[in-house]
Amino acid sequence: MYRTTALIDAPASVVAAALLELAGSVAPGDPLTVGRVRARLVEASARRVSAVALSGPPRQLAADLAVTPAGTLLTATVDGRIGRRRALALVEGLAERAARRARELAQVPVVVATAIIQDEEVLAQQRAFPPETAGRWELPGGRVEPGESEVDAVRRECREELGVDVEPGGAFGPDVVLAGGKYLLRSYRAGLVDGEPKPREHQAVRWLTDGTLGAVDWLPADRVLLPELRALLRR
Ligand SMILES: Nc1nc2c([nH]c(=O)n2[C@H]2C[C@H](O)[C@@H](COP(=O)(O)OP(=O)(O)OP(=O)(O)O)O2)c(=O)[nH]1
Repeated sequence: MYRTTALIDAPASVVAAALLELAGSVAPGDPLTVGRVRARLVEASARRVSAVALSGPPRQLAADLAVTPAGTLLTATVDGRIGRRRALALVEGLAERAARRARELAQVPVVVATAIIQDEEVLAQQRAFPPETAGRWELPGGRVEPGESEVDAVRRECREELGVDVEPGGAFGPDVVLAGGKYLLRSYRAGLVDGEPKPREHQAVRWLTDGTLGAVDWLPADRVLLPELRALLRR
């Protein structure tokens, strides 16, 4: 196994977003290419982003993320049959590019997404506009306004979009780069405190279980979050 480390002054969820963008903004299970090698993304969380080669000898490329007081410690590893020089170039290139992009992304405005969870179900809503995304599903949320905290944006958007009061919990999953780096999607857990969710700006809302989570046509960024959402529902 070959490894390298980098200490990055950005949150782990942002470093994960940078790694996912380098992988081609794909979701777990999707194909990608590393150099000229066809691979598949295995894990996309705020703790680990990893891929396995689909052809040739078994190889795995992973970036583990640890939160330290000085920033996020990224440990990039490549495992399996690969020459030393190529392996080191791969892990060092990955760490360096991820560090550079994460520092840029740490400055980008945030769109919050809210996983309202109740009775092992999560609430999804179907977009009504614009035409390019109408009909596709997302989590409630929206842009954080200047001077507003992210959890306040979660509360405000849930009130505006669904007419409900929620109590935000912690952030979960990787952040996801939107619109080529104009925004960063950051996801929060939340509990329903008051009200019955009704779509005010959307076509429909629907409670999804572990079993039906994959049954709706999610926006591409939200597909990245599905394994982490599934893990929340199983807790
Ligand atoms: N709210 C939300 N937006 C998402 C998700 N996934 C995803 O790609 N997006 C994109 C769609 C939009 O391009 C952008 C934010 O959209 P929005 O329409 O909810 O934001 P907003 O309320 O601040 O927008 P606006 O009404 O002020 O125009 O983020 C998601 O799960 N929730």
